[in-house]
Parts: sequence; structure tokens; C-alpha cells
Amino acid sequence: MLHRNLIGGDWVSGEASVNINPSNTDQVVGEYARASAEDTKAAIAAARTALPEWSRSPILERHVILRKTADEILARKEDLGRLLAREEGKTLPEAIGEVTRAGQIFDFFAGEVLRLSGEVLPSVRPNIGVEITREPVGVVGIITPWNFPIAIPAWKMAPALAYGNTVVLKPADLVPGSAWALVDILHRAGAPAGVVNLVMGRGSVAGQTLLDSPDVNALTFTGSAGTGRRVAASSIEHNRKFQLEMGGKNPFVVLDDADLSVAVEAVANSSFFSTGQRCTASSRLIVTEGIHERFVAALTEKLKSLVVDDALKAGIHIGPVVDESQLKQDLDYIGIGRSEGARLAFGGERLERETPGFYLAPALFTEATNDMRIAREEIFGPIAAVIRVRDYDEALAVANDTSFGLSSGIATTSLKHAIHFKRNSEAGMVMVNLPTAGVDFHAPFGGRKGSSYGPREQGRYAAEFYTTVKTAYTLA
Ligand SMILES: NC(=O)C1=CN([C@@H]2O[C@H](COP(=O)(O)OP(=O)(O)OC[C@H]3O[C@@H](n4cnc5c(N)ncnc54)[C@H](OP(=O)(O)O)[C@@H]3O)[C@@H](O)[C@H]2O)C=CC1
Ligand SMILES: O=C(O)CCC(=O)C(=O)O
Repeated sequence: MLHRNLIGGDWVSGEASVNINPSNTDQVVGEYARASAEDTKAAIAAARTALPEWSRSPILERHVILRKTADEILARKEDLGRLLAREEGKTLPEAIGEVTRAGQIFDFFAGEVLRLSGEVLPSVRPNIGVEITREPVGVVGIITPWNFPIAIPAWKMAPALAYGNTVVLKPADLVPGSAWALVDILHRAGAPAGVVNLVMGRGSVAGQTLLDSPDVNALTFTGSAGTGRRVAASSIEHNRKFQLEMGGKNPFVVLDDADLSVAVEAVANSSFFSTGQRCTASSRLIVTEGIHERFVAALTEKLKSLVVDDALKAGIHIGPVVDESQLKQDLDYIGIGRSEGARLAFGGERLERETPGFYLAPALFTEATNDMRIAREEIFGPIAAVIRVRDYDEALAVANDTSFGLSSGIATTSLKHAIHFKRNSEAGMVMVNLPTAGVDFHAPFGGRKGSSYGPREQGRYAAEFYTTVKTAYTLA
């Protein structure tokens, strides 16, 4: 069956693309329609037509649709998790966790609809009242990457709809299945025609059409820095609100006084789980010299115990890389690290398994320095580099010496250093004795420097992007 795009409430056919399972490239997950530029323009027009009624719809109607969506996602988390693991390659428990998070996000924003509020101020002039309200921004274009195929569409669509916007979602061409399933649920939960539109397909076609359209009032994007720059340039041209979540080169500091097992568990998770394919992954492990040897030895032992195999197999820790081109990028960077003089202390080789897939042994470099390309450029694979430093002050300086600023972490038992790091780390999210990846669904998410642009995503902070403030003055 061809899974079609949803445009103005109708399921619309298009050129078929096959969704391949990275754990077993002989397996087709499903066939999905690719939207043309014309389809995408029709989706934008449908979203515009639906906007006036939806933006004024009773909050209870919006609440019920989001609530039903949350309920169905959570009730189906096992089968949606299987679909996600098959199309993206994260392990089944990770995939079910991501689906659960998507359900919780819809649940949270179903509640937020009922908590919409404004402010009343006394005027500085006599007999005048000042009211401050939040209104929807309008038609929201949503462009999402492949690494979180349901959670990222969920954390962009749920607030957009809660605050009365209509949406056009362009998911990553590599993983359309989970986005299709989510839109199907929203459609059956009662989202009126044109309120939720889906344009699966290529970034260069469907994505670019969203960027070029003067009728898209706000654009929210997660993906690479290169595409992010295009989103920014086109949005400025169209005087459109935009929000970017891009890469990371997140540091994880391990101090001499760290609890070794806490540090190793946090790093194994941050750097290697989800195959290292998270913008919040830590790829720079900044370790003070007193613990360096013990940390590298313990992490290497941990890496030996991690099983890389088919995402659906029980008991595995790391699934395959998402596709051939990301695998090539990972292997290229492993070669670059070696040629730069870092020591490949563990892994980094392509693995053969029972099924043909993109399997890569997690790779650990030591003797790296912060000026190497493997320490400066986002790789987006299960690859981390240990950088040896003298003390906390040097660790902090190295941690902040990056053009990115999404998340950062520290393993320490010192309250003084933990507090200092939380205050002085130049990252949007700071973790103490916890992995840099895997965040709460109700707290603000986003970074600084080259990682992010615009208001935070998620939690109540999402209102900043998905609404526009109106100030009204009334003579009493
Ligand atoms: N911050 C984060 O969370 C993420 C960061 N990344 C980083 O990005 C790198 C590359 O990943 P990749 O998926 O290729 O990133 P891209 O930026 O290419 O893709 C992200 C989304 O943008 C779309 N897109 C691509 N070109 C355009 C365009 N001209 N106009 C509008 N939309 C467009 C893509 O479509 P299409 O379906 O055709 O790809 C996809 O939906 C990774 O290796 C990683 O470093 C990746 C994923 C998430
Ligand atoms: O770490 C997380 O929980 C989220 C990561 C993420 O959003 C991303 O990699 O795109």
C-alpha cells in the first residue's frame, strides 16, 4: 500500500519512494508518496484556508483532538515503536521510549490549551486598560530530520496546533513512516481539513517550496547547519518568524573526583546510544589527567560489552547507522581522526551481522586535541574523542571552545565545580552526572552559538515561537 500525503483533508498520491530498514536493507518498511512542489503549494493554500476557523476554534475542541492523539499514540506505543525502529534503526526500547515521549508531548499540550492566558496591566494614563494576549502566528511550516522521526514532528506540531496555528509538515525523506502514522492519528482524532497537512518528500522539492512561500508565516526547522542557513535566509526575505535547531559538538567533562561508574554510564549513553545520532550526543570527552587512565580503561571495558545488531533484536544496545551515506561520513571521520594523530583506542570498524545492514562498532579516540576536525565538526555517529586536560579550569575552557552550544555535561562529586560549570558552560542545556542526551518533554530545549536560533522549543517556552503577542488599549 502506498502511504499518501494529507492535503486539505484528502489523502493525495504521488511518486512512490521506498522506506528501507537500515538493520536489513533487503526489507522494505513501506512505500510513501513524495509531494511535488505543486502538492506542497496546495498544502500551504489548504492550511491558509483552514486558519481563520481553527484559530478561533473553541479551546475544548483543540484539547479533545490533542488528547485523543496522545491517547492513541500511547496505546499503540509498541507497534509505532517497531515501525520507528525499523525505519530509523534505533533499538526497540529506544524507539518505544521515543513514541512514549511523543504521546506525552501531545498530552502536555492538550493541557496547555486549557491554560492559555493573557495579562491585564494598569495604564500609565488615566481611564485606560491594557490587555496583553497571545494570538496564533498563522501557517507554520515544519521541517524535520531523520533521527527522531516521531518525537520532533510531535514537539513541533503539538504546540503549533494547541495555540491555534495550522501546519504543513515536511518530514525527512529517509523516515516518512512515523510522521505518516502521527498525521493519520491526528486526522482520525478530528483535526479539520487543512489544519494538519503532510508533504512527505525531498527537501530540495517539498522543503524548498515551504521556504520559498510567502504564505508560510513561521518556519520551524531541525537538521543540519547548512539547511538551517537556507531557512534563515529565506525567512528573512519573507519577513517570517523562524526557529532553528542544528548541530552540536557537545562536551562531557570528567573530573578527577568523579564517580567512575557514573561517568562511564553517562558517557556510554551520551556518546554511543541511539548510534550517536543525536544532536545532544557528547562527542568530546574532556578528562582531567588524574582519572584519565582509569576512565579510558573503564569506558573501553564498557564498550566491549555493548552489542551492535538488528534494532529489533532483544538485548542489543546499539542499532545500525541510519543509511549508507551517514555510514560513509562516520567512516570518513574515523579516517580523518587517525590521520590527524588521534589514537583509535576501540572500535570504528564496519560490522557484519546476519542481516545486511549499516553496522558500525562504536569508536573511541584518545590523545585527541580540541583543534582536530574530529573535535570541531559534528560527525553524528557513535564516535567520541578523549581530550586530556590538566584541571577543571582547562576542562571548562576546552568545553566552551567550540562553535556549537547545545548541551554539555560534567561528572564530578564536587558541588563547587558542579555549580561553577552550570553557571559558566556556554550551552543551552547543562547536565551534572547525567548524559548530555535524553531530555524531559516538559522543559525548554535548545542551544546557543551555532546550535540554535530563535525561541526555545518544548514545554511552556514553546508559546514564544507559536504565538504572537497583541497589546490592546481601551478607553474606559
Ligand atoms: N540538530 C539535529 O537534531 C540534527 C542535526 N543533523 C545534522 O545534519 C547532518 C545531515 O543530516 P540531514 O538529515 O542530511 O540534514 P538536512 O538539514 O539535510 O535535513 C533536515 C531536513 O531538512 C530538509 N531539507 C534538505 N534540504 C532542504 C532545502 N533546500 N529546503 C528545505 N528543506 C530541506 C531535509 O529533507 P530530506 O528529507 O530531503 O533530507 C530534512 O527534512 C547530520 O549528519 C547531522 O550533523 C541531522 C539531524 C538532526
Ligand atoms: O537528546 C534528546 O532527548 C533530543 C535530541 C534531539 O532532539 C536531536 O538529536 O535532534
